[in-house]
Amino acid sequence: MSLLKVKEVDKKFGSHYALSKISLDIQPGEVHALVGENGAGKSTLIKILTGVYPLDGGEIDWKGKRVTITDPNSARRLGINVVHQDRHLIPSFSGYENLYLGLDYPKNRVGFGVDWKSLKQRTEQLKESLGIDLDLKKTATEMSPPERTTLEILRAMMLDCQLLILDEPTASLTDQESEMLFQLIHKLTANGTAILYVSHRMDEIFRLSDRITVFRNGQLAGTLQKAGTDKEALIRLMTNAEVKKSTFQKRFVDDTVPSVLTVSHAATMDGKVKDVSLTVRQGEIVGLFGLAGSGRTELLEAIYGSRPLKRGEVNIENNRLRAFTPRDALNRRVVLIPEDRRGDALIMGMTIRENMTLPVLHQYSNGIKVTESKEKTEVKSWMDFMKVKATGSEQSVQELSGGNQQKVVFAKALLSKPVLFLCDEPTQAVDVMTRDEIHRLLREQTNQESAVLFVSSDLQEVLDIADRIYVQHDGVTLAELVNDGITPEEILNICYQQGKDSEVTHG
Ligand SMILES: Nc1ncnc2c1ncn2[C@@H]1O[C@H](COP(=O)(O)OP(=O)(O)OP(=O)(O)O)[C@@H](O)[C@H]1O
Repeated sequence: MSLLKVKEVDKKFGSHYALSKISLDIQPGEVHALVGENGAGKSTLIKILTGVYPLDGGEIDWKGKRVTITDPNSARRLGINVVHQDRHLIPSFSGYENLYLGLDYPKNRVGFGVDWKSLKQRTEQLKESLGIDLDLKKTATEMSPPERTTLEILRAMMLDCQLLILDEPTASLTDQESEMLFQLIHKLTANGTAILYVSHRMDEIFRLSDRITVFRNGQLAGTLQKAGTDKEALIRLMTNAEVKKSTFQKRFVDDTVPSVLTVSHAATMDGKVKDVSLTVRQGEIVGLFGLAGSGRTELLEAIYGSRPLKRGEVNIENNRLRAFTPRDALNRRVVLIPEDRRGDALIMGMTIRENMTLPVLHQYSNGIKVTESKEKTEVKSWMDFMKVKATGSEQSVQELSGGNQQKVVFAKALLSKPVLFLCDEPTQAVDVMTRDEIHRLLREQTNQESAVLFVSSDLQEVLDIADRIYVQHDGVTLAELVNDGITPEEILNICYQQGKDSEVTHG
């Protein structure tokens, strides 16, 4: 018997069908992948299954019985839980405290107060049955990204979860960190838990799943056995179009080409960046790779002026920047595409147009008022160019799917005609087609004499698009490599030297 059957489900926002006549079934113990372009309706289905949205048509059966999932608690009571890419943990709470949040605490013998002993026992049993080795005394902040994901999964399993929905679970994990998660998924499915795995990462989908359901524009394009399909066929089904071969050209410039960015022996006040030196020249895409905790994001923030420097120098187009702020960075046409776009790059209550033109509003103003027609035309052309799926430029960004929000962040950056793009995981949560498009756009930017410094936890992505790569570990530059035939293993070996040799080596 199927664990879950979704039958002809509809969901409407206004007159727009986010889901139309969607049907799928999930079996106990299977990994069922859900894929589709940005805006295809994946998150909407997750929200229906977890009781966030009511459905507008269709039915849901759970273990053969019709159910109505009215709110998140009723989903949890059935045994349906979700782990989202933006983690829902309280940073200063210990693993135990986070684990027990929202649980029905067992009462102690006196009848009031919590029976901590039995709670701990239950935790230990669960950890043992899933082979999880995690120190729950550490706070969420002290845990590494995969440890935090593990903690969330453990929390879901405390509630006797039978369908675990993982929404882009590896989005900010490196390949090695993702391995830990994959092992855990195997243990869960071996114990009979079903996984609905939502991801844009094709390699993972093919590695983990038994079956794959494809959504296209809110409709079911098909459910396939993994064994009978391949990546190209899947993308064809997602887009209804032929797959275009990526034609990405590397560019190797010499040191006579003017530098756009030079960082010398930079260290931040908070010690996250300890000693970083690097150069990015006109026309280059430079990759920055390091394992979690290597200070990649922090370095980009220091260059952008949002994280104070204690030592060292940052030069943009040969101008030394002292005590600068993000406003100074913007004036020098340096843009940052931050990792946390919801928190840092977009104002959720504003429209797409307002978000995109906010930093450059003066361009559309004659000093007295904003020329709306010029503003709207330009916004529309960027939205078309980036293929933002929305009802129009006046739609609020909070109503867009995650990947479409990322496209708005990109368009916003491009509008300010940057000389230096600082990109922190810019393709996180975007579909494979948009990912190629973003790579192409970055290359195009460098043709206009700008430069790109690119951080991604996906090492293959760094190798695909960077002309040169810096490897960073624990806030220190370990190596500078020309990306001409280097292998992932070589880069990982450098990372695992763990700073034993902090000399900069030239490859
Ligand atoms: N609250 C809302 N109000 C209006 N429209 C919405 C709302 N939530 C989602 N939508 C629309 O429903 C459609 C499906 O969005 P959904 O977030 O489910 O896509 P997705 O497949 O998860 O995309 P992504 O891969 O980018 O996360 C999109 O067109 C989106 O704009």
